[in-house]
Amino acid sequence: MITLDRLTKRYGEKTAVSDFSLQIRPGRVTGFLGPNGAGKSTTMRLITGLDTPTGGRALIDGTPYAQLSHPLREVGALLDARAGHPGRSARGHLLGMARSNGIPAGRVREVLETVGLAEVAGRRIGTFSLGMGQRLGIAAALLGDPRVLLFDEPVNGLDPDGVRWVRELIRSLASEGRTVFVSSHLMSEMQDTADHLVVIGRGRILVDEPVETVIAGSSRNALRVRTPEPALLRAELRAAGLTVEERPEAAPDELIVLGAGLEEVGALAFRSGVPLHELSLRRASLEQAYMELTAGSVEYGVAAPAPDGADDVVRGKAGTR
Ligand SMILES: Nc1ncnc2c1ncn2[C@@H]1O[C@H](COP(=O)(O)OP(=O)(O)OP(=O)(O)O)[C@@H](O)[C@H]1O
Repeated sequence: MITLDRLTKRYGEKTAVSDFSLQIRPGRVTGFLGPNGAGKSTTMRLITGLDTPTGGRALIDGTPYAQLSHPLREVGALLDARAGHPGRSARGHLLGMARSNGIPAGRVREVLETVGLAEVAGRRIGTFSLGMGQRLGIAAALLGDPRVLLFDEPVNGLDPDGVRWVRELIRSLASEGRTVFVSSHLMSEMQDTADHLVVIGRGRILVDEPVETVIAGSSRNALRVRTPEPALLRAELRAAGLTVEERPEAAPDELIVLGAGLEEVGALAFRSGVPLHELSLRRASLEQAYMELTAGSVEYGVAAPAPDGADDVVRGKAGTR
């Protein structure tokens, strides 16, 4: 478990992390999301003792990183894939780390095999591609068989096979009961990988909830209804106070209803004597939910349309939050 207790980091006037209190629990993948400059890397550096907090503390299973006697056996972290000396071999790099933490040398071969680098173990790190460097960083994180793992943008530079491999690895580490904390800007990847999400913006925690709850809170969750009597049903839905979205691309027999449950619309159609040809849920994507959550927190951005029509609805109006 990772515990953040009023964790704060200021760089001069800039507050990168403001009073973070949360627990990142074992046995699940916790995704860490936020716009550029939100404070994700700073938080991970504070957890792994690479930076000192201005206030508060970060604890690994109750102990600050700096007080761990063999840190690599307690916490594995992929923070910067280019961390190794370019003149060293992959094997040499990992052997050095193993020695300094009392990890048997045989473990180096094991992790190189796990990440698919066994055949290039003798090659200099400086010749590695971005994806190979990423795999080496993951090998380093796994080296001490730690209970707590942090991955900052782990799929950066990986091909689709590599992305899938990382997703499966991360999920299996969590299913073994480890604490797994992962940052990424790839929303679809997070939706497939994470169980729980922490979303931050401008150094503040915006959300600390299960992925399902975050998606359920999006105003983009909608119902698709098809009926031979669209005008009659539209009038009945509006009379009941529900929002029926006007979409130019909608089929003539199709209605999109926001902020209502399947049962509610089904019952209303039944009472009104309107036949239905379809009544289905159109779930929002994590990307849509995320865009709504962080709309006011983007620091380094340009005005851009939100994905898939997320800008054609009054934000939050029909949401459940
Ligand atoms: N060493 C530093 N000195 C001064 N300011 C810093 C330092 N490190 C980070 N910051 C500032 O703190 C804020 C948070 O940065 P951080 O790198 O943690 O964000 P991030 O969420 O990881 O961003 P990204 O998604 O772009 O990686 C930014 O405004 C950044 O400029």
